[in-house]
Parts: sequence; structure tokens; C-alpha cells
Amino acid sequence: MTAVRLREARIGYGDVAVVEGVDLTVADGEAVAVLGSNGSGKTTLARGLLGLATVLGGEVEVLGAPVGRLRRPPPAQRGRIGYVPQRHTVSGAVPATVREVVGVGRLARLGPFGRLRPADRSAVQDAVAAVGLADRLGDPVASLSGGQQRRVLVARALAAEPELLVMDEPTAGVDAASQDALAAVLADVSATGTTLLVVTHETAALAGVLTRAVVVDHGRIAYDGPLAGAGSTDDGHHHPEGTGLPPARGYRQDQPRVTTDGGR
Ligand SMILES: Nc1ncnc2c1ncn2[C@@H]1O[C@H](COP(=O)(O)OP(=O)(O)OP(=O)(O)O)[C@@H](O)[C@H]1O
Repeated sequence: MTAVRLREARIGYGDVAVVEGVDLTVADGEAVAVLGSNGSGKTTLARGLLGLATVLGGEVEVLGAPVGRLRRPPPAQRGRIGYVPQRHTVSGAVPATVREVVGVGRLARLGPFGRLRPADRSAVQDAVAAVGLADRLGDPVASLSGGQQRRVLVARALAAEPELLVMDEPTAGVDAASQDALAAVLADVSATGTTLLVVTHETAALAGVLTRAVVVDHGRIAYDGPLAGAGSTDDGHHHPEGTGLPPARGYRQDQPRVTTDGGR
């Protein structure tokens, strides 16, 4: 099956298109990075797949079902799509523990009247452990740091064991060690056949997981191909063709050279 299929898609807010003329097909099991500068339309594209931005024209199909002007995915898709939104923390005045917030991700899979069974509870625990927060299960989410809350949102999406996982900057504000841990989790998730679509500015952390890149520029797709050719320079090690930079070497070129003139 095809996980995502866009044909001449126009997506925006109200009747203003932010993204247009987008053709994109993502096969089941692919792991795709969505790249581009601030304001280029990456988030709008991702939100369009979830029915959170308006499809103004063309075709948008997710997991075989068309996304229309409905504000929510149809019931058949509930729980099949995991989403980590761009906002950086878990908001809301209601005090909730890590277990409860992640449990909501699992409930989405069961539907509105489902109850968590033991298998669901262990899926919640596994998801929380996967993001390195096993020791915080019973803590109020509000007591966690911003980066930890970000990881709770990742766990919430993982708990649903979705077929398609859309993540909007999952590594933003997350420290290097946790980024590496997240990359390992996503590698596992990808290995089970889950399709990944990850909006990111930091391809370095996820370079081993994401293989294809789609670069959005002014609401249109400017590049679609191997991640290595997408012109990312933000990892400091990897300078693929098209960037005008030399290939990565085993040392940092911006470091001062050792001189023999007494340091002057
Ligand atoms: N809720 C909204 N209502 C109206 N216009 C919006 C809304 N959200 C975004 N836009 C418009 O869409 C443009 C693209 O925003 P979008 O969030 O898709 O970009 P992005 O590529 O994800 O940027 P960033 O890297 O900064 O997250 C924005 O410049 C803004 O004008």
C-alpha cells in the first residue's frame, strides 16, 4: 500500500494556500525527512496529512483514504497515524502524569470507548522506556523539563504503534544523548515496517534512520531524493554534493591550526 499520496496538492489555512503543486508519494515503510527553511511550509504539509490544515485542492490520500476538508481523520484511520506536533511541550492546565499522557496515545488506537488492557499498559510502559523516561512514569508531566516533555509526546505517538508516524521536529530542544536514543527507537520502529515522515532541521541525529529527503521551499517541493543529496550541512561532518563544501574529513576544519611561531 501507499502510505502517503499527494497529487497537485494545495494545503493551507482559510482559503490561503501555503503549500501548492505538491506531488509526493511515500511507500509503506519508507523513512522520509521533510526539510526546508523556516516558513517554507513543512509543518503545513505535515498537518495537511492529518486533516489539521485544509486541503484546498488536488488530492491528499493517507493510508489509502482521502483527506478532505474534515477536521479529523476518518475513524478508519484513528490510531493508525501517530503525530508528534511541533509545539515543544505538553500544554494544558489539567495535571496529568507521564503514564496518563502516553496512555492517551494508546486510547486513540482503541477508539473512543476502549479501555486499556494489560497489553496496552505494557505498550505504554515500553514507549515511555523507549524515550528514556521509565523512572518518571508516575510524575506529573508539568514537572518535567521542556526536552523531557517533548520526549513524552514522542512516547505518546509510539504507544499507538501507528502505521504512519508523522513527527514535527521531534529532536528540537532534546539533548544529544536523547537524540541518539530517539534515533535508535525510530530505527526499531522503522524496522517493524512503520512509515516515518519527520520534519526536521537536524538531519545528523536521524541520518541513520531517514533515507529519503523532501525539501520544501516556498510551499513547493524543491528536492526529492536520497537524504545524502539534500544539501544538509548542519551536522558538521557530512557535506554532500550540492553544498559547495568539501566532503567530511576526520578533523574539524574550523579549528585553528597548530603553528610553530609561538602562537602569534
Ligand atoms: N495556523 C496558521 N494560519 C495561517 N497561516 C499559517 C498558519 N500556520 C502557518 N501559516 C503560514 O504558513 C507559512 C508556513 O508555515 P509552516 O509552519 O508550514 O512552515 P515551516 O516550514 O514548518 O516553518 P518552521 O521551520 O519555522 O517550523 C507561515 O509563514 C505562515 O504564513
